[in-house]
Amino acid sequence: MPVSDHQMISAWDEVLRLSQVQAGQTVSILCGPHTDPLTLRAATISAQRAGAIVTKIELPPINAEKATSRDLLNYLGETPLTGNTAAISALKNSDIVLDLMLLLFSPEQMDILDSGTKILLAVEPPEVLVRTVPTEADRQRVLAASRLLKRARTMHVTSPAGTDVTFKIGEFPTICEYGFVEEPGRWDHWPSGFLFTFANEGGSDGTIVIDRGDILLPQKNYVSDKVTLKVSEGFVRSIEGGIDADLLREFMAAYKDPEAYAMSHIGWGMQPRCYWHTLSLYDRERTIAMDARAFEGNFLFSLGPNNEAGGKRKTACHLDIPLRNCTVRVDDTIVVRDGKVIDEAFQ
Ligand SMILES: O=c1ccc(O)c[nH]1
Ligand SMILES: [Fe+2]
Repeated sequence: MPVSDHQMISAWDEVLRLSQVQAGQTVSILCGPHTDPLTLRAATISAQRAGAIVTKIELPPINAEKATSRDLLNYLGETPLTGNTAAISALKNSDIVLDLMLLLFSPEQMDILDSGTKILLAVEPPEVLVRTVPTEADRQRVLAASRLLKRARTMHVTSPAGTDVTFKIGEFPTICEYGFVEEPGRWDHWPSGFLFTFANEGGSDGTIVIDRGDILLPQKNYVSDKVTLKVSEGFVRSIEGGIDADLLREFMAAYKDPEAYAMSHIGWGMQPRCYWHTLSLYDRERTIAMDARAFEGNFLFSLGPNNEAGGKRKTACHLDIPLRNCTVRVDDTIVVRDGKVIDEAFQ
C-alpha cells in the first residue's frame, strides 16, 4: 500500500532516535539510481529535523554485466564505492551513513566502520520499512539470544524434511541485526531482527534439505520440490532435486568460483512483524525479501563470502536460504523447536 511522506518521515525519526543521531552530527546518505525516492526524501528531512548536517552521495551503478538479475544481493564484493576515494573519505568522516544503495559484504563497508562511522542499511520498499520500524525490545531480545550463541561451540540443525547438519562455531563473531545503530562502528539493517555467526572454516558437515515452500534468495522463490544439499568439511558437495536444484546449480556455476559453495552465516530469525507469505505478494524486483531472512523461527543459512566477519572469502556469489520448521540446537540448548523460537532458552 502507498506510504505517506508523514508516515515515512515519522519512521525515520524513530530509527534515527534509536540510532542516537544528535544535532550537529554529520549524516551522509548513500544512494543510487535504484534508491526509492520516498525513502530518500524522508531520510533527508528526518535527518534535518534531528538537527544533523546532511550530505547526499549518489553513485553510478556497477556490475550490471556481471550479475544475472537486478537483485542488489546478486553480485557482492565490488560496489559503486570500490576505489572511490572521494566518497569513502566523506563517509569515513561522517557520524552515520544511511546506506540506501547497499554496500553489504564490501571491503569498503568494513573500512568505513573501522573509522567509527555507523552504517544503517535500508533498501526495502517504504511499506516494508514502515511495517518493521525497529524497537528497543527487538534489540533486547536479539542481544539475549546472542549471549547464548557467542559462547557456543556447535550448532546442530534438524528438520522433518530431512535436514541433519552440524556446524562447528566459535571462530567468528556473532552478528546481531535489530534495525538501528546505537554505537559507533556498528552496522545494522532495517528491517531485521535476527542473529547469526559464521561456521568455522571446514567445520560444516551433514545434509540440508530445502523443503517445498522454503525460500531461495536472491532467487526469491518458494521451492516447489525438495532440494538436498550434501555438506562436508565446510562446502556444499552436491545439490540434488528438481528444477529448483537445476537452476540453483546453474546460478552458482555462473560465478565460476569454488568459494560460492562454502558455508557462510548461520542463525535464526526473531522478527514477529515479518511474514513468510509476503514474497508471494510482491514483484520480485521490488524487494530483497528481508521478511524471509528475519522471519521469526526460521533457520537462515547462507553460502559464499565470510569477509563480513573477518573471514578471507570474498566471493561475489551469496545465497541466503531461510528454512521453516527446523529445530536448532546451540550446544545442548534448543533455541528454535519445529520453527518456533524458544525464548526461555535465552533467560
Ligand atoms: O541483513 C542481511 C541481509 C543479507 C545478508 O546476507 C545478511 N544480513
Ligand atoms: Fe547473507
